[in-house]
Amino acid sequence: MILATVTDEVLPDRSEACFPHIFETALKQGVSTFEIRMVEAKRYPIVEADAWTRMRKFGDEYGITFTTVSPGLFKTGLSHDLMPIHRNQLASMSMDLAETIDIDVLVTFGVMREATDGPDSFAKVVEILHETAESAAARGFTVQLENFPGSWADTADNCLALLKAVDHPAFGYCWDVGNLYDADQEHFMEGYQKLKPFIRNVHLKDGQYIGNHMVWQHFGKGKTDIKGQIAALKADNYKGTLTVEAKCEPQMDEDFPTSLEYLRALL
Ligand SMILES: O=C1C[C@@H](O)[C@H](O)[C@@H](O)C1=O
Repeated sequence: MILATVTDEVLPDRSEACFPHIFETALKQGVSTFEIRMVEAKRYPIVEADAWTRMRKFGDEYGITFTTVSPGLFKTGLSHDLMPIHRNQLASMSMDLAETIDIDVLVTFGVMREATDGPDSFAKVVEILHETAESAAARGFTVQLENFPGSWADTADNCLALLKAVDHPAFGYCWDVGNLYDADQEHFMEGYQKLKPFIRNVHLKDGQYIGNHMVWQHFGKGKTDIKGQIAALKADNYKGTLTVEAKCEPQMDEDFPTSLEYLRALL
């Protein structure tokens, strides 16, 4: 497994000075592979040019490998004003910028559900995701569907239905048990058995329901069974990325080292 993290999951700092601290902190924990989400204070790819330059400069200096981009693609609904922009611009802009840094993996969400959705909505979502996979594949990219509560890819069964319906070799799955648990509070194992042939990336975060919302916690403190997830991935000889999302709310400097200490003992 390749230990990885996300640009905004290491430290709460989003200032111009953040990248040296982020990269040093990650390297101290043995992590040099990154997914790009926030670039200082803005989400990829609509970022400040100078922030992008700084991320690249310090990335080179610290020997960081950027493997994946996460633009929040299709974190919008079918009838939303932003949908044509996501469909016609955000996906291609995300790949344009990724190519400049030799990244060929694009994370997408599965389109947010809306009150106006109807019987033909599933087919529309499949069409959008298939079209995205097709245009990505033509450029040498692969696409990873990340599950997210409130989207068409919310529970394990709904993710499976989408992955099977899109049915494209460039379209795989980013398994995020934290988000699955947030959606249905089920133990991961049953869903994992069905989804594992599609898993290309794993997002690791821990937490539990307190009151009526999910509270993100240090690894080992929540109910997503990080220990069991690692054991299952090891048993299946998973060799892909294990992307640490250590951020709690509010995000603190100690979140990343504390969760990494727990995780490293399991690897
Ligand atoms: O926008 C996002 C929301 C998070 O819950 C998710 O895990 C993350 O990967 C993301 O990009």
